[in-house]
Amino acid sequence: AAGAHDDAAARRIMEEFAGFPASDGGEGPSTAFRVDSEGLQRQIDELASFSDSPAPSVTRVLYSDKDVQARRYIKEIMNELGLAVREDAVGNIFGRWEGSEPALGAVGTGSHVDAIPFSGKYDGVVGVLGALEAISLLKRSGFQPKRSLEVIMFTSEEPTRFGISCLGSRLMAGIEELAQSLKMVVDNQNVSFLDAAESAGYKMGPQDLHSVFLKKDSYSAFVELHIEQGPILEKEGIPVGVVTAIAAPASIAVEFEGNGGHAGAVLMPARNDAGLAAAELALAVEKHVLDSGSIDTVGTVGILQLHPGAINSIPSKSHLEIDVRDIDEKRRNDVIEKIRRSAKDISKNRGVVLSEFKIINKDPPALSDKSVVDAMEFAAKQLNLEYKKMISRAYHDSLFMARVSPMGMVFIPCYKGYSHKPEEYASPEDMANGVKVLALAMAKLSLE
Ligand SMILES: NC(=O)N[C@@H](O)C(=O)O
Ligand SMILES: [Mn+2]
Ligand SMILES: [Mn+2]
Repeated sequence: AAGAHDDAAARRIMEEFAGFPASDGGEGPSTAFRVDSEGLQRQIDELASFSDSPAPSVTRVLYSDKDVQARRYIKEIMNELGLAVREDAVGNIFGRWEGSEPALGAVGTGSHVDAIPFSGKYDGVVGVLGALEAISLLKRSGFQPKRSLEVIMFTSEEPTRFGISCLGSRLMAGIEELAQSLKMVVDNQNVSFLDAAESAGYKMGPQDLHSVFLKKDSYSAFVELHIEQGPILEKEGIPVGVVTAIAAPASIAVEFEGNGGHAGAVLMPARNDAGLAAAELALAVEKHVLDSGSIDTVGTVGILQLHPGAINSIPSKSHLEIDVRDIDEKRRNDVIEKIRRSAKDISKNRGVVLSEFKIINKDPPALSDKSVVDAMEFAAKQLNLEYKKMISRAYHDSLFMARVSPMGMVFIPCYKGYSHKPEEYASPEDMANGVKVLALAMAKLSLE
């Protein structure tokens, strides 16, 4: 069976790392480096039960009751593992395994547990619960870290509630602009960020947002484990992805306004329909993305709302939110400018007002660091696991951790590449491989 010899290999590495034979309580040589897949799956299923939508879908929005329950659940596991647990002002949660040289930059890992509406139970969660299992695995195998190891549960990787993605990791990366905008931002129920945070137990004043900024060199390396969210690894039958770059995401909010009016009484020539303006722009997004000449450019209109939203009333206002990404930042920005021009042309041609064209975020791509890529490749080789170097088209908290630490990501296959939908799935075996690669890579980085 595949597992046996790679566990023995990993065991040898661990002994080398730990400098003494890994204790396994006498149950035979290889168990010391075996992932508790049943336990991990149980935790994933339990966490999925903290959801505002019915199983198998998961909905867990920032600072909701379900989010608070999930946070409590993660902290319990961190405490059970004997980690030193702390939270920052916005609720990024840290579980620390103190190394023999605590003053050195730590090796970080982690991901998120918030989930967009009607999504799956693996996105982000594998990178948090899998990371905790990796720590447990290292502890079970007798490893002693030199650099401390830290598991981070980032606040709000998903942009669902306040339209801001990677909110916690952006602040940790010291993005001043965000610290300012969070003082004003409200959700679609008009609840402010600070009030929402307080309702979840994170009472803070506007000045506290800066306390989330990481101190320089807090981390010597950051490695995030995540499902691929694409079909490549499964299709090619490769168990591990070594991420070399993360594509550059951008999001735009657009509003058109027209006169609206009665759907029956107002004749077509007399209309300036904000809904049709939105529809035309959505198609223009697709055209500009397709015209970029590269398969790497993607564009999505994931939110399109009409006001008043009545069948027999001409839309007087339309609101779109556009997600544009590419691994080539310039090419992405060119597409954004074309979309802006189309919005202006459409508003002129249709006699509607372009009341908003706001770039919410326009982030540069991130490159993985050689030291972290080397550690991931080392780990996969020790475990005799085939791996593929690849880019991430989804963004992750790693995109921002790359600004404050050498970064890398480990991908595992997921069913048909599904994600952001209930059919999202990763097998226990694939998760176990990911956990082992993460554990070995972190062990190696901790001793460097
Ligand atoms: N990983 C992931 O799903 N991140 C998302 O928020 C995204 O839209 O890429
Ligand atoms: Mn996601
Ligand atoms: Mn994710």
